[in-house]
Amino acid sequence: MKAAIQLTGVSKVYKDKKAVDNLTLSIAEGTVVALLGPNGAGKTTTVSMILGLHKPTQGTVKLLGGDPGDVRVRDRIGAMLQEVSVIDGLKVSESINLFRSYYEKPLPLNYLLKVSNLEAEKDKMASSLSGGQQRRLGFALALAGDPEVLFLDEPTVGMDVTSRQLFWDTVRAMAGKGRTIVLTTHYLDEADSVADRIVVINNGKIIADGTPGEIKSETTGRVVSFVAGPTVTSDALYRLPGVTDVEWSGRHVKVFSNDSDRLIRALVEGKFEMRDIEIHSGGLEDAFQALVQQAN
Ligand SMILES: Nc1ncnc2c1ncn2[C@@H]1O[C@H](COP(=O)(O)OP(=O)(O)OP(=O)(O)O)[C@@H](O)[C@H]1O
Repeated sequence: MKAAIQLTGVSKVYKDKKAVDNLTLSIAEGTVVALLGPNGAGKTTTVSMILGLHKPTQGTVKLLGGDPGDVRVRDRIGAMLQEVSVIDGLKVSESINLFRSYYEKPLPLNYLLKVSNLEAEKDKMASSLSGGQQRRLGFALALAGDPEVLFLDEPTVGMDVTSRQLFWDTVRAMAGKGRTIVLTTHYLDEADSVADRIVVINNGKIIADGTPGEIKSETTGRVVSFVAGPTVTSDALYRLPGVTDVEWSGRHVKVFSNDSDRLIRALVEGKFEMRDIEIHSGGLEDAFQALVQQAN
């Protein structure tokens, strides 16, 4: 399959901080890829370099076979970035029409208003929209040119439930038309339900890459949680087999381990005071935690 995006040995250094570290990544046309990673992992920097907004310190980036800065390439992409800058003095529909005018074959205004759930706001000044509404406007603007490749950086932050559902339905419809979609998100359940492929980034490097199913199965059964009695301490838990992390919420504790079978035996044999024991079988959230813990 043809690559819509190809990064080869890409690094980005800001002063003394290596935000992206020798990243090689190929994204096939027509796939929906979610970039996941903790704050500061390098997701936004990676997306900025693919879009040609930042130059890599090292390595090469190809977007639709060309240079991301090339106008002919830019005409075929759409991006919804974290900060949506609305144009002062324009109404919502005027803003969308302005963007539509940049492209040869724009999507219809009514369709863009509908999928961004902005029909009722179309005559309002763009600058008067709420934060969530401005993000939806950003989505409409990103879609205006009916892009072949769509970038969505933390797209649903601040969106209400209805807008969020409509948003993902539209993204799925775009994917159904064979468009390539790259998104970053902190909502792992969203990545799980919409992405064909998940790439986990930590400290500027890829630490996992696969389908949501593969990512989850790699780490299945890694979290044992229970309500701990007063004698249970983090130190004691960390001494148990394969434990990589211990997270407390009141007396409820989540123990991350890469060998949950031995962990459970050790908890029982060690007579740890526990009740409401649960073994989580590989939710993406837990898989993600375990992966990041292992990598650090
Ligand atoms: N313009 C900049 N100047 C200096 N350092 C920067 C700059 N932009 C990003 N960084 C640093 O590079 C690292 C990666 O940042 P980046 O924004 O790419 O992470 P992220 O994965 O998108 O994080 P988040 O989930 O918080 O959005 C961070 O340590 C950040 O502080």
